[in-house]
Amino acid sequence: MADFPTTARVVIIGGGVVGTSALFHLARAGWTDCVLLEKNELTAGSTWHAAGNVPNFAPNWAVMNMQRYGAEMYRGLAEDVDYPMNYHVTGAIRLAHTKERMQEFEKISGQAWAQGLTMDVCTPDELKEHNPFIETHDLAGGLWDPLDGDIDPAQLTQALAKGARDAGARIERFSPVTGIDRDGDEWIVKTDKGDIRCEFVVNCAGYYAQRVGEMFKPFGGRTVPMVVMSHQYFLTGQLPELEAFTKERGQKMPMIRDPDISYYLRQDKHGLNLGPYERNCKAHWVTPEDPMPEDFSFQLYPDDLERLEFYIEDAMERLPLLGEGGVERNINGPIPYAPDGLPMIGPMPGVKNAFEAHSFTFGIAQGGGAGKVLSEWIMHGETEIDMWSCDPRRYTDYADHDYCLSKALETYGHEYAMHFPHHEWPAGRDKKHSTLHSRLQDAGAQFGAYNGWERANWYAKEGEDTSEESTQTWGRNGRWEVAVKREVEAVTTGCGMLPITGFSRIKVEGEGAKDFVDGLTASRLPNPDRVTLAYFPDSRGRILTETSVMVHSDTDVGLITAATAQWHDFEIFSRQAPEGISVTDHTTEVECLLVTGPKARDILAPLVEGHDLSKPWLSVSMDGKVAGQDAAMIRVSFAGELGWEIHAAPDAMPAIWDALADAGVTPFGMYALNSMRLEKGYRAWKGDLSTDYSLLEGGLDRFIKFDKEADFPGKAALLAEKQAGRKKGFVTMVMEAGDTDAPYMAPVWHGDEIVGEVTSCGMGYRTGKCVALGMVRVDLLAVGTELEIDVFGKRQKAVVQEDEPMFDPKNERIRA
Ligand SMILES: NCCCC(=O)O
Repeated sequence: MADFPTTARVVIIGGGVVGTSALFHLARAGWTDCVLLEKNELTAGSTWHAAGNVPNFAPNWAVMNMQRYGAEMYRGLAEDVDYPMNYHVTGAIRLAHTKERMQEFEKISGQAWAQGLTMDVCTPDELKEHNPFIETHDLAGGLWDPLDGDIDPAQLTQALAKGARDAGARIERFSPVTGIDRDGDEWIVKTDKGDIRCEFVVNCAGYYAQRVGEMFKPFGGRTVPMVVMSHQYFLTGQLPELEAFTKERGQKMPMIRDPDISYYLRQDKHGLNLGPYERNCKAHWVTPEDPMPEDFSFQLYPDDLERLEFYIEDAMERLPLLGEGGVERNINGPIPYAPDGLPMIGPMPGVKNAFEAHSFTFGIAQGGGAGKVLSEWIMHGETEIDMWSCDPRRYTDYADHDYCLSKALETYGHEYAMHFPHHEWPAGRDKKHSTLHSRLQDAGAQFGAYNGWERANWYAKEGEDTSEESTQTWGRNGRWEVAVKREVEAVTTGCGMLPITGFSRIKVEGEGAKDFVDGLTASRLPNPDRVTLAYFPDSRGRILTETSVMVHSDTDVGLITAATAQWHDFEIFSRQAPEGISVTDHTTEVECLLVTGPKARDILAPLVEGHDLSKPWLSVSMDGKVAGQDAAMIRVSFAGELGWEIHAAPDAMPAIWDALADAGVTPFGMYALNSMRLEKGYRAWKGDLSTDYSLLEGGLDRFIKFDKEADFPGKAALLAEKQAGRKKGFVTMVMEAGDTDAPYMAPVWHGDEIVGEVTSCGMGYRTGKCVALGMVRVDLLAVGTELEIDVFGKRQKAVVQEDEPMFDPKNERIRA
C-alpha cells in the first residue's frame, strides 16, 4: 500500500472511543507520530451500540476522577475540535430503597464534593421535583447529579478522531492486525497492508482484547482476564409527554437509575431508553461450541427480552410513562468485562513497551479519562492520579477462565451493588490455598481473597453468625467485631498467630544486585542479618511501593511485599534490571506465619533451634529450625507487639502451626491485624501509600536518605519539595467512634473547607479509639487540631494526634 505508514512511535490497536481518545491525548501532547489501526470502521465494536450515558458517579475514587475529567472534556470538545455533537447534560437521579443505599449516596456525594463536583442527597419530594414523571412513595430518597447526561458515542469518537488527525496523528481504518513481532527494541505490528515498526504498542481492542492479547504471549504476555457479556437496552416509541416536558424545561428529562432494582432509564429523543443489568445475565463466546467470530463489526446478538421482564415491569411502575411507549427497538450487544467490572488501563503485564486499555463496561463515560491516563502511562511511565484500581497487573495468575467467567457473571448481575467493607463476594473463590487452609477452616476461619490466596479475616466461634447477609452493612457492629476484639485481646495479652499467605517474594541476584536495588529506593538498605522497610519513589518522588528488604550479600537481595503487589512490584525491578542481574519471583516457595504477642518469646523458645530470640527488633535469622522444621525468623510484627515472622517451606508449616497451637497460641485474622496496625500508624499499600502522595507528604521522612551515595528516582523532586515545603501531610486522627468507620477518601473538613481525606480508618481495640489515618493540609498538622470527617454524610469530630504511634509510642513492646 503506497501510503500505509511503515513506522510510528506508538501504534494503537482498536478504533473505539478508548483507542481514539488515547490517540487524541497523545497527539495533543505533541506525540503526533502515532497510528491507530482499526479492523473495520471506527466504533465498530462496542462503541457504536453503547447507550452513551455520561455519569460522574462511581464508587471508585480513581474511576470517578476519570469520569469527571471525561465529562468536563466532552462539554467543550465540540467547540475545541469543531465537530458538532449531540451531548445532553440532563442531570440524573439515583433512587434509594434502603437506608444502606442512602448511606452509599452520602459516601459518594462526599467523594464527589472532594473532587469539586456537586452531588446532593435528596428526599423523595426533591426527586420528584427533578423528575415529575416518577413514583416516589416507596423510596427512602436519592441522589442528584446535575452534570450527568448522554452523548452520541459515534459522534464523540469521530470528534476525538478529528482532533487527533488535526494534530497530526493517523488513523488507518479497515486495517486488521494480523500479528505482532519484535526486532530488538522495536515492535513490528503486522497488517495485510504492511508492517509498522514502532516503539510502543497498545491493545485497545475492546471485546477482542483477549484475542489481540494472545499475540503478545511469545513476548511474555498472559491471557487477558476478561469475558464478553451481553448487555441489552431497548428504545420506546416517541412520547408526547416527553416532547412537551422538553419544550417546557428546555432540556430532556433527567436520567433515572434505580440501583436497588438494577437499571438505568433515560430519555432518548422523545422516547425512553431502558437498560437493565439483570441477575440472570449471559456471557458469550466462552465455550468451544460458541467461538468468537472472526469479525462481529456492527453486529448484535438476537433479542432476549424475556431476561428483562422483571426489570421492565418494575420500571413501568416507577415511571408509568414507560408503558405507553412500547418496545420499538432492542439493542443486545457485546460488552467486555474484567472480573471486577473496572477497566484495564496501564502497562501490559510481562511485556515491555506494551500497554492496554480495554474491558470498559462504561466505555463512553470513561473513554475521555482513559485516553488521558493511557497517554500518561505511555509518555511518562506514570499517571497523574493513582490508577491502581484499573491497573491490569491487579490480576495475576489466578485469574483463569473459570475465575473470569464466574466473576463477570457476578459483577454484571450486581453492576450497581453496594460494596460493603466487610463483605466478601462469593464468586471466584478458593483459587489458592496455603498448606494450613484446612487447619484454619477447623479453627473457624472466615476467609477473604488476597491476590487469589485465601486468608483468614476472622475466626467465628460455635454459633456465631457467619452468613453473607450479615456482612452487607456499612456499619462496624457486625458479628465480626466481637471476634476482632477477642482476637486483639488474645494477641495483646498472650500470643497469636496469623499466616500471611501469599506475601510476594522477589529475589534480585547477580553482580551488583545490591547497588541496583539501592539505586531504586530512597531508603538505606540494611546490613546482612537485618531487615528494613524500603520506599521506592517514582520520578516525581511519589510512593510507588514499600517492601521489606534483606541484603543477604552484595549479589543477593530478598524483597517481601504485599500479596496484591506481586506483578506490580516484580516489574519495578525486572523492567529496569541491567544485563547480569536476575529478578525472580519466589512467592509460592515460602509461607509466612506471624507469631506475635507479649508471650511470643516464651512460647517460641522451646520450639526453636539455632535462632537467638534475644536478637533485637528487625533482626533476621536465616538458618535454624522451628518445631523441627527448617525455618527463617524475622523479628517484626505488623501488629506492633513482640513478634516474629516465621518463613518456611509450605510443607513445613503444618508442623509449625500444630506445635504453636499445642502451645496455646490463638489464631487471629486480618481484621484484627488491621485494627492493630492502625494504632501503630503503619501504612497499607494502595490505601495510605500510593502515587497520590509524595514520600514527604506520606510522612516517610525518616526513610528518605538524601545523603546516601546512590542516586534514586524522584530525589530531585523530593529535594525541591523539601525546599518549597510540602502541601499536605500524613496524620493520625482520633475520630468520634460512631457506628461506622470513615470510608476510603472520606473528606476531612476544617470549617467549611475540605482540607484532606481519610486513607484508612477503623477501631483500635487496644486504645479503645477510632483511628483515622489520612492526608491533611500542611497548616493543620499540629497536634490537637480539631477537624471533622464526613462519615456517610455525618460530620464527626477528629483530632490530630502526636506524630508517633498511638499505641506503645516508644515501641517498648516490640523491642521487649
Ligand atoms: N452503558 C453503561 C451505562 C450505565 C449507566 O449509565 O449507569
